[in-house]
Order: sequence, then C-alpha cells, then structure tokens
Amino acid sequence: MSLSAYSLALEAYAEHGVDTEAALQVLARTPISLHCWQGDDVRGFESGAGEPGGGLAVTGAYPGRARTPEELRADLDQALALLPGRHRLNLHASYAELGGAKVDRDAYTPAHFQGWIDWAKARGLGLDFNPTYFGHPLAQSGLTLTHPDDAVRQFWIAHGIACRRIGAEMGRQLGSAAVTNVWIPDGSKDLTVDRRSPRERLAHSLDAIFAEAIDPALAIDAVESKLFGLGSEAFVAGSHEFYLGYAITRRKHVCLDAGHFHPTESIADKISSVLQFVPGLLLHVSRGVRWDSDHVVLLDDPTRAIFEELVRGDFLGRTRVGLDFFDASINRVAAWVIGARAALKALLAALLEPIAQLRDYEKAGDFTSRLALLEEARTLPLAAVWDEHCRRQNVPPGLGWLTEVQRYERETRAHRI
Ligand SMILES: C[C@H](O)[C@H](O)[C@@H](O)C(=O)CO
Ligand SMILES: [Mn+2]
Repeated sequence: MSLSAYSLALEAYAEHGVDTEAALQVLARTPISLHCWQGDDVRGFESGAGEPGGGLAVTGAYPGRARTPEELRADLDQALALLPGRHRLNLHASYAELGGAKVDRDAYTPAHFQGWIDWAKARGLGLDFNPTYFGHPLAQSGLTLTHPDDAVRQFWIAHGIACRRIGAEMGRQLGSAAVTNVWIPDGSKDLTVDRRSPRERLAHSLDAIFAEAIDPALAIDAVESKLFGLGSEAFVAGSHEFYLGYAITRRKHVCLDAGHFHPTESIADKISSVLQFVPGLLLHVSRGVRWDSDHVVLLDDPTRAIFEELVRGDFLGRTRVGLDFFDASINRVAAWVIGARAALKALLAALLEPIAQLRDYEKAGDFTSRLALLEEARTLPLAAVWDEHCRRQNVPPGLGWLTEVQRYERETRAHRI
C-alpha cells in the first residue's frame, strides 16, 4: 500500500478524533514475548527430550522442527526479522544447554542459559523464563509441586528456586526484568475425593519457591492457572481461583492464558477485575478451539477484546504480553509470525479505537451511537496503518513476509532431514 493510503487512513481516523501517529508510537515500543516452544514442538534440548507430556500434546508433522539451540535461534531470528518492533523471547527451562553435563533440573544455573542470554543481548532482546514441570521422569505421574511424596515435591521446589535465580540473572544481564512464570500440570484424570490436600501442598510449595526475595527490577513472578488438561480432566490443582487468591495474598503477577478457561469465557473481561488486586498481569495470548487451548493466534474477536481492554483501561504498563500456542501442522516460523503479527495488529486496532467519542456517547447515555460507532470502527482502514508501521520498521507489509519464510524454509529444510 502506498503512502497515500496511509494519508487517507490518517484522515479517516482523525475524523473520529484518533491520532494514528500516537498509536504507532505506542505500538512500536510494546514488546511481545515470543514463546520458544513453538519452534520445536515443546521438546527442549535436555537429554532424552521428546513428547512434552504434562497434558500438552502437539499435533502435526510439518517438516523442519528445530532440533538444536542453534537451529531454534536461527528460526527465531527469521521470525523476529519479520515482526515490526523489538520483542522478547520466552524460554522454558527445558531449553537448557547442558553441554553433555549430567545435571538435573533442580541444579540448573544461569550458566546453562548463557548461550540464550548472549544471543538475546546481541539483539537487544529481553528474556522471560519458565520452570518446566513436565517432560521429566519425576513428572510422569502428572504430579509435581502437589506430589504427596516429599522427596519428589522437594525436587520440584528446588527447580522453581533455581529458575527464579536464572530469571533474575537474565534480567540483570539484559537490563530488563524477566517474568518467571510457574505453570504446573498437576491434577486428576478422574473423580478425586481430596481436593484440599493437593492445594495445600501447592500453596506450601509455592511459598518455599518464592521465599527468597528477588529484586523486581530483575525478575517478576507469575502464576498460571488452567481449567483442565489432557489427563487432568476432572481436577486441576492450580485453578484460576487458587492462583488468584495466591497472587493477591503474595503480591504476584497472575498469568491469564486465553485458552485456559471455559470456551465462552473471555480473559478480556478479567483484566480490569484482576488488576484491581494484583500488581500486574502476564498474558498468554492463544486461541482455544474446542478442547485445545493452543491454536495460532489470529486477529479474531477474543484477541481484539484482550487488547481493547488493555488500552481502554490504560493497563499496558502493568501487563506483559506473551504468546502461547504450538502447531506442528504448518511451517513453525510462519506460526510465530502469523500469531505475533495478529497480536500486534489487535493492539494497533485497540490503539486506533475512537475511544474519546465512544466514552462521550457512553457518558451521555447514548448507547445507540456508541454501538453504531463501535461497529463503524471495525471497518476503518486498519490495514493501511499497519502496513505503514511495517514499512517504517523495515519489515514486509501485507503478506510480503510469507515469501521470506518460504525462502528460509527452502534453504533450511535440506539440512533438517
Ligand atoms: C509450555 C507452556 O509453559 C505451557 O503452554 C503453559 O503456559 C500452558 O499454557 C499449559 O497449558
Ligand atoms: Mn500458557
């Protein structure tokens, strides 16, 4: 699209009192944390790495999965080159680079992630981090921080403690606080008659993990709930109510994953409630489809609603935005690019909302005009502003990125068979 398309768009938005230049400035400085696990089907690089387990299932057999840290970093470089703005990488502990050393997750140190830190530093990226409570012999029962066996539980507590220290070191070296997000799969496939004990153990385990004070300028703690998973259909210890209460009482960030609630429940509506009571939010932007919580993000209504709430409530400053999906049925680099660009477009759409006019109508009780303008705003020329943003940020506008991904695929695929 030409510059004149942007000029026309600028005028169209200005007619509704919207400053497209101001919107582009906010968009340019808002990072999205790209999840490393889309690139290798949530396998990681520890010895014996394979299917993730923990109720996470990756379907599809598209060729080209990254098999080494070098391949994954190259794939991420390719994806990041097609995203406007400067972003972050969200890493799981299972992506440790152990160099053949026999060290288990309870003893991981920042040294095992120095390759990632150096890579991020060279690119001016921030890192976020996650302890990995799945894909490990001691997680085969599906229980970790709630495990009734004290020794197993202590192992996973030690892992959590190690990961918070690693997150803090990432934050220190990169000059940007890393969010360290705890998600555990613990639950029960079928009816359980004791929900109290596992939740009491989970609260105690988390308290032990968080006992060490860490400077929030280096690392931020978040806890992530889930409604159910494969193998935990009847009960999940870390439910929304559990973590909301935990985060409020312990001053932690709550992670809201868009795929972790009932299908008709929207996380957008939770944002202004949860932020009344917790210091901040981590979002896992995802797209649930029936029982799967992890399809590639699109510019659909639920995604738009999330970003509308962040902008309308002036919550961007208290929210970290990450992606969380895994699809092995399409090109994995394209999956990152489609999902991240969709999230950024949703943010742009929210920033371009004629909010002053809408608020005036609402205050005046003129709900007819409010609804009419909300509908009208959906077809204002968002694409022309988006394309202009891509051009200014030196990334392909429109579908131009796809040719790049296809070229990269041709060049790399030959080496990954
Ligand atoms: C791999 C991630 O930690 C995982 O997707 C988690 O965030 C989640 O959402 C589990 O369903
Ligand atoms: Mn998630």
